Amino acid sequence: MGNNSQHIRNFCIIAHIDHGKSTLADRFIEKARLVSSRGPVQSQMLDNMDIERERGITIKSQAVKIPYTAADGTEYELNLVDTPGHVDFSYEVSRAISSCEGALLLIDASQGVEAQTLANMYMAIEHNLEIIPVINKIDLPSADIPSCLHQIDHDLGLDPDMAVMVSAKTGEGVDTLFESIVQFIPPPTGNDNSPLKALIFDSQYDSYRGVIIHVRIFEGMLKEGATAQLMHNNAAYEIDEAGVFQMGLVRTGELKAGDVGYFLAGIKNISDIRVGDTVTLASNPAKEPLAGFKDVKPVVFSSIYPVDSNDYEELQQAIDKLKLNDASLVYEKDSSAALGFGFRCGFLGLLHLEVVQERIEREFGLSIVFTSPSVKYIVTMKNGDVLNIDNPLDYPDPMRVDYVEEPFITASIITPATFVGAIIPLCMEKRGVQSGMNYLDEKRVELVYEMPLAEVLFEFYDRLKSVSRGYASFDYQVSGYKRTDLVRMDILVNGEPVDALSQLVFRGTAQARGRTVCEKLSTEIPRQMFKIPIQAAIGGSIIARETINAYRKDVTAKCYGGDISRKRKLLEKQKEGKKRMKMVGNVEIPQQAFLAVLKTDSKKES
Ligand SMILES: Nc1nc2c(ncn2[C@@H]2O[C@H](COP(=O)(O)OP(=O)(O)OP(=O)(O)O)[C@@H](O)[C@H]2O)c(=O)[nH]1
Repeated sequence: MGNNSQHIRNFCIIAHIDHGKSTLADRFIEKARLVSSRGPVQSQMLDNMDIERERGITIKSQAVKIPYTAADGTEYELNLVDTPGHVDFSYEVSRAISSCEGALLLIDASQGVEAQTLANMYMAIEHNLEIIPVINKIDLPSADIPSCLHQIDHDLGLDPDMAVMVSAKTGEGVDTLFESIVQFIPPPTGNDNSPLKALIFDSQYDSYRGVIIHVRIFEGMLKEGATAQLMHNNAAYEIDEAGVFQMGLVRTGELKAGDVGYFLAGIKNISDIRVGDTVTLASNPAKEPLAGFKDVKPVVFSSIYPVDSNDYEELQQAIDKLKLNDASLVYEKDSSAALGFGFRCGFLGLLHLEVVQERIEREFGLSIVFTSPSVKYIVTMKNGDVLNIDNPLDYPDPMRVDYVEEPFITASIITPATFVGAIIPLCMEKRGVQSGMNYLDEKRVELVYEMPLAEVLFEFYDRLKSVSRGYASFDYQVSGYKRTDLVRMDILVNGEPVDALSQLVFRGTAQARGRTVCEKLSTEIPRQMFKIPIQAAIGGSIIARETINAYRKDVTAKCYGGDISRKRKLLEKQKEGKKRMKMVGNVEIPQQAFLAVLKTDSKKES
């Protein structure tokens, strides 16, 4: 195989979430006749994981090669790298972008430019990509093309004459888009005869084949039989197989400069591979590696415990397996008096946490409990020691703490001007300080805020969406650390502290938070034979309290004399419920209660 690199185009689609990337990718693949459009086409073929499909979001980047014959008869090879749209996964976007020469910047014709449209465009510009603006969903009655063209010119500073109008749904305009791709996106440069420089932009674990390494070849050639060398640690591996992505892996034996493809080298452990590393050949190594990626750092931490402590081993295996395909998931062993042994995990954001939770429950069938998510605080002690604390259980005695710093973000919110009046108080409540307000046009405003990351973890997205009737969009970047007044809030059930429910909170909001948690718990913990006080405390002082009254009647009493099978059913149901209970002191706390507490502060982001 092997094409002249003049006829290769490596590109990605970038967009705000839900603007139609996956749908457009489907049309591309169909148009290229790789898949017959009459066949049973599984929609959104690039989204592999079930959860992605169910939630309609793209998480892991995927690549695919599309053969295309241009209007003038020239044969091209288009490599499309799919990218996720959600802020949690913006590091995946940057991986995809660094393996391309061009990007299609997709804009929903009924929504216009949104926060992640801008953020993604800046990332593409940083990597010197050629950007083609694409207005999607032109079939919608609410499509407003003139306004999108104005935004492309005015907000994005791109040439509106270059914009291509498409409907990813009906396929309209997609032919024109193909032509624009081959016309405007430059072919890759690079010399097959130079020493190999291949950028690892992704890796995937397959239980039969080992680690599948996704590469973009910048210089030189990668061939089966040669010895690959990883430039970060000089580890050497013989290349067993090399090929391209074409609705699966298609072996080609070699990859040339400009190609996007994969190779296998009998690597069993994904942690041997570092995304962003450069692969070269041992026989003729490159002198310098390619500019790599920033290390992605987790920003949200939470502990996972099995509901049944006998499932600990299984949980460990499940997390190990997830980690194989998700290098951004970090974890270590953890233990709690209330919940036993578990794992402290670091995530890229709340959505990432939820995806991991769903995968553990769905793919491994395990019942688990997550503790309240936390950010990482920097605690400076009076004796000069500096601690990184993300787990409330590790928080030191406040008497010994000099000061604490918490992570801040620069948040950009794009909204129709009519909602500004509702959004500003929300941001202020979340301790945000406005640092900018830009009118993008007469109707739309970009608000820029400095805000504590911890506040965004708790119900911010939902509230933002609700006060703006779904119109405001949001993007953020972690900007640094600032001093804060932090306290550890403990939750006591029947006088016993439940360590898994402890949280690190800003002193000013502790009481409100404490009250919410107590209220929630009091509705989730079933009545028992005795009265149960539920309290929130900072140090020795109680800041909130609720009481669960004792139950008086036997729950089955009302079934007496009547339907025996109904009674049995009720008991069965209780037994089932028991399995999902955690004993804390002499109180049974259902798994649901832990989750409910989590949900009161951190509703779903999407
Ligand atoms: N009417 C209409 N709907 C479209 C079009 N393109 C996409 N959609 C719909 O818009 C929604 C979002 O499309 P996706 O392709 O999942 O969006 P995405 O950008 O890939 O979303 P993420 O993967 O979550 O970032 C889906 O319900 C699509 O059916 C279009 O051209 N016209």
